[in-house]
Amino acid sequence: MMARYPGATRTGRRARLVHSRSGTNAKPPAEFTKVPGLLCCVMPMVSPQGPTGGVSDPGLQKLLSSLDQLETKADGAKSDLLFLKELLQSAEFQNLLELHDKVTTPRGQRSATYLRERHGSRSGEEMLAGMTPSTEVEELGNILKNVHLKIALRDFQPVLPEVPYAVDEDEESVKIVRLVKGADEPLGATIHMDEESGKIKIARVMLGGAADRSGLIQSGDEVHEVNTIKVAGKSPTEVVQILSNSTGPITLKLVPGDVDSALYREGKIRVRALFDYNPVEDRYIPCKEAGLAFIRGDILHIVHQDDANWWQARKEGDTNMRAGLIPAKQLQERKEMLRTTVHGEPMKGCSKGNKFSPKLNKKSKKMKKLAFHINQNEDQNSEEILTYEEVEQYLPRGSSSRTIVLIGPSGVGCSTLQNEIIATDPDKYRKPAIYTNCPKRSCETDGEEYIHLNKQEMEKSLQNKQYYEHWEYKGHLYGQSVDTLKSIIRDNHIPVVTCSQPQGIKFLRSAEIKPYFVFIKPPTLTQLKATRTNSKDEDLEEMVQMSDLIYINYGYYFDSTLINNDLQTATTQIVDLSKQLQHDVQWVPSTWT
Ligand SMILES: Nc1ncnc2c1ncn2[C@@H]1O[C@H](COP(=O)(O)OP(=O)(O)OP(=O)(O)O)[C@@H](O)[C@H]1O
Repeated sequence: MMARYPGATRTGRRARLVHSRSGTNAKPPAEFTKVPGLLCCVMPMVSPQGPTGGVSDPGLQKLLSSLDQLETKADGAKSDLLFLKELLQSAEFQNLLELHDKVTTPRGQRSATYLRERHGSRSGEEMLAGMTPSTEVEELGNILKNVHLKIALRDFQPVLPEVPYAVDEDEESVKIVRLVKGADEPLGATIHMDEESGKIKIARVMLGGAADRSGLIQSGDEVHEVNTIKVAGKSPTEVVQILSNSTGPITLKLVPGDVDSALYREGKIRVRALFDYNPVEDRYIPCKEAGLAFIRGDILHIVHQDDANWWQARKEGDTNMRAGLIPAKQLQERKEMLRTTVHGEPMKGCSKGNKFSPKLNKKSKKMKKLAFHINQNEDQNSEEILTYEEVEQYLPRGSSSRTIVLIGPSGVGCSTLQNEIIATDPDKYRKPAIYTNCPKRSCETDGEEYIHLNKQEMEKSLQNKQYYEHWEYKGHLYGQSVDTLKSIIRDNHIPVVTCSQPQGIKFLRSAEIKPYFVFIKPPTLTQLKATRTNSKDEDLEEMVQMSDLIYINYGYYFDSTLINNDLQTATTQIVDLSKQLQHDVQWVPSTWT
């Protein structure tokens, strides 16, 4: 009996005894606290009454009677007997006894009848019978008659069935996990056969999926049974079949693996996808249903990266919290190399050259630029395999803004749009001056449209790779420098530039310049013919083809795409975009932040 009284050290007992005595003499009244719309009641402690102190438990009554008989015989231990009696009669002890009985009584036997038996002698009316009548006591009586309090004495429904397993006493720690998941929701875990032991194990748990939400399944756990069907000797495909044939809750019998659960803490990395991915078409993925499809430019939240081949990711902003499998960077690179070397297929999402236009139009100044580059500047990173780029959020502060870079096929209207944008607010938007060794004309102010250098200086600056793009026209050299952009930014203006060469893109992609690439796309051929009346049809056709090629090869760099059909509309769209960029949160390469 004493063991039931928690913390019953000798000192503790004395302290409680004193408290109990004062409680016996002074009955505290019922206390009420009124909260608008809610009445809370703090019940008074019911004091022991009569020879057995109002004790209802028959066993306890018997024990107390025995103590009474002992009292006459135990001369020297009367105080101890008194202590014991008061302890057994105390309300705290009886509450504890009642609690103990509730916990130890099998659930099925704890019926309404049982509860009535236990509480019958302490109905609301009887509990109030010994109290001095008052408005508070009357109000308490009404509360005790309340239907909600009566319901609280019943068993709640539905009663869950017992776990349908008899677990052997000597079986090493086994966990029985019952998963309740949505009808079309996958398990959220993949399985594999351990090569050494031949056992079926949980290969990975998809973050946010049904298995993960249970908090009970970990990678490395050994699967023994699925819905009472033993899986020993079965292949992973057969186990998957059992799982997909199961309707309703899934019960798994697992032997825990020794994996540190800390491994499953959600990662924070965000990446921009630089290629399209469809798990249905991927023959390497361990489970197509677990895959996450995405397209180039999507921002992915990498939640788990421990598997060298398969990462778990969610699409940023997606309301579905379940992670999906995507190929890890190294795996994607290996797959691409295999595809191109073994199967001889062209490399996907890979920069292959430096040309925004394959043909030379001798009349065009821009084409002259390209002629220079085709012959002399090969793209150094033409074999880079594009997978993912780590990104972070960037919130513009003060007057800082992104540099607007217009890219498109020759003749689409990048230079025209550049001038139109600047004309909307020349104090805000600026065009960088061009370095050249072309002699200065009388109408020109040095540093405004051109910065004039002599031939040696121009050649030296070219050798020093000072320009993000450069060209030759009528025997003179021209170069567009990053320094001129930086000075525009320092003066709190927004640079608006055109970029006609692929290597220029990489040059510009830096934390200082923070380029925002707008791809200028031509409208349909019919619209082009209607609006560009001075151009030949074959040039317009070539422009459309070139636009598609640029997008295929460099589209992963573009932040926006805009069709230049009506000049005024296109100008307004870019100006609006630029305004948004001055205050909106944006995803930028993590190296910029
Ligand atoms: N929306 C438009 N509607 C009609 N004509 C346009 C439009 N945009 C540009 N143009 C015209 O198309 C021609 C080519 O424009 P622009 O020089 O700006 O092209 P670009 O992209 O800079 O090409 P390049 O690099 O070869 O100079 C110009 O005559 C220009 O007036």
